[in-house]
Amino acid sequence: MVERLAITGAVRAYGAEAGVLGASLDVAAGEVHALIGLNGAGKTTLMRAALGMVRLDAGMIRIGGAPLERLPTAAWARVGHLIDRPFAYPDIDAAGNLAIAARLRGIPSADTAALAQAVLEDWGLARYGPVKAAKLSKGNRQRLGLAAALLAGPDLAILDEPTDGLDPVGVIALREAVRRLAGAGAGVLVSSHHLDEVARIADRISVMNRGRIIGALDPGGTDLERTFFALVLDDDVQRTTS
Ligand SMILES: Nc1ncnc2c1ncn2[C@@H]1O[C@H](COP(=O)(O)OP(=O)(O)OP(=O)(O)O)[C@@H](O)[C@H]1O
Repeated sequence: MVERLAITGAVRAYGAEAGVLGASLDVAAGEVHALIGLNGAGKTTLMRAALGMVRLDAGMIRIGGAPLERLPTAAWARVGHLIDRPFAYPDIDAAGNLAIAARLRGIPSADTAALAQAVLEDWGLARYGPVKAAKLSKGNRQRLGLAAALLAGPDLAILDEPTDGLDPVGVIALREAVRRLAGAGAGVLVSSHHLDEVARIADRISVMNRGRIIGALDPGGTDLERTFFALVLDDDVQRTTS
């Protein structure tokens, strides 16, 4: 297995009950690993930690086999992410934002305009190329953020609730982009509240509850919702009685 991301014993506590309280997971090359959990379970915090956006109290994170704190700049350029809300420079148009993202990925400046145009078309944003990011609708801003995150085929993509705000066409575009990326050998860690969608795109599904990974769901399994709630309830009961 070629490892794209490994999180071991991660702790980032916000008080006794909140944050990440001891979580381990990995993402292999070519794999889509989904993280599901109730609001406040710790998914975003874990993803932020994996990207070095929050410092761990304990535990270890490796990207492409290298500890996060020693990851070379060139390796960071091969990591795409969308966390919380899509990042875009509000006063720069959609095409310009993608050109900047391409430069950050190390694409030569002579090639960025053509790449930005192609990516706009892939995401159904062609007519919004000259529109400032601040003027885009919520869903189109999400498309732009995803286009920037996945542009130029990163080795690892970390996507926090990527379907947020997307219409059904956008959801399909995302599904195809994620599967294409994994097919090309990337690892993808994705959080979601949509079990049906997760079952469509994920190779593995981990369930997070109250800061910990408490189990897994089989993406091909029946009645994922029932299994999910059973896992969460069982964990809640165990923690209350222990
Ligand atoms: N900077 C912070 N300071 C204090 N508490 C925080 C901070 N960041 C997160 N938390 C708390 O940690 C817990 C986990 O939050 P997190 O955003 O990781 O959950 P989540 O699983 O992504 O939730 P959601 O599905 O609602 O996005 C929550 O109780 C949240 O209030």
